[in-house]
Amino acid sequence: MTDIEELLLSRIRDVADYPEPGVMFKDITPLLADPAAFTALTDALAEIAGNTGATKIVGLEARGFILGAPVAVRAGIGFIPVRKAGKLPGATLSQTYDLEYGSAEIEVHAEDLAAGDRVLVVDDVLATGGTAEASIQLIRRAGAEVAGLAVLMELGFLGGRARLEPTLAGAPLESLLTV
Ligand SMILES: O=P(O)(O)OC[C@H]1O[C@H](OP(=O)(O)OP(=O)(O)O)[C@H](O)[C@@H]1O
Ligand SMILES: Nc1ncnc2[nH]cnc12
Repeated sequence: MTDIEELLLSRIRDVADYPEPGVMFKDITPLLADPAAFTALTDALAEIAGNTGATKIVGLEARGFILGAPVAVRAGIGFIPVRKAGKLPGATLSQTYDLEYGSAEIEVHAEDLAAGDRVLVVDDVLATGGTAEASIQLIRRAGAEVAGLAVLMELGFLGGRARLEPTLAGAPLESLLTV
């Protein structure tokens, strides 16, 4: 394990049985409170953005906003929020999906993405892959290209990577940590 991986892992707190019994919740708030760790994470994700040739970052509400926004600034490209349904005022595209603990619907402003955009999706945790899959579908429906998916942490035992393989269609899935 590299020094950066060790630093990041040491700042993620395991919370058993949250938000429901049987779930081991990965809490990133200690990492966000540590400027050295948050900076290292931002730099690592911005490097991925550069390597993929992304022209826009999509962040997934809510924790994907916290990570994706500084990455976009660091990479010098725009940030597009994908929000839970009912929060965006303009014309939206929407997509329903299931996650580890329930189901949800996400939306993006249709005008924020268009043909010619190369989009890197940024989030904190890849679990079942349902959220990421729905966001990729939204990006493609808006006419844009998916440059890849970058996450802080992948929960390998939930099979998100295998689920996303056909959806990603060759676009890279980069996770800084796998547990
Ligand atoms: O791979 P999946 O099974 O889809 O799960 C991963 C998603 O779940 C969490 O978000 P959550 O919906 O809990 O929202 P939050 O960021 O607002 O806490 C996490 O931040 C990812 O977006
Ligand atoms: N176990 C988990 N910890 C943090 N975020 C999650 N999103 C889905 N599953 C999660």
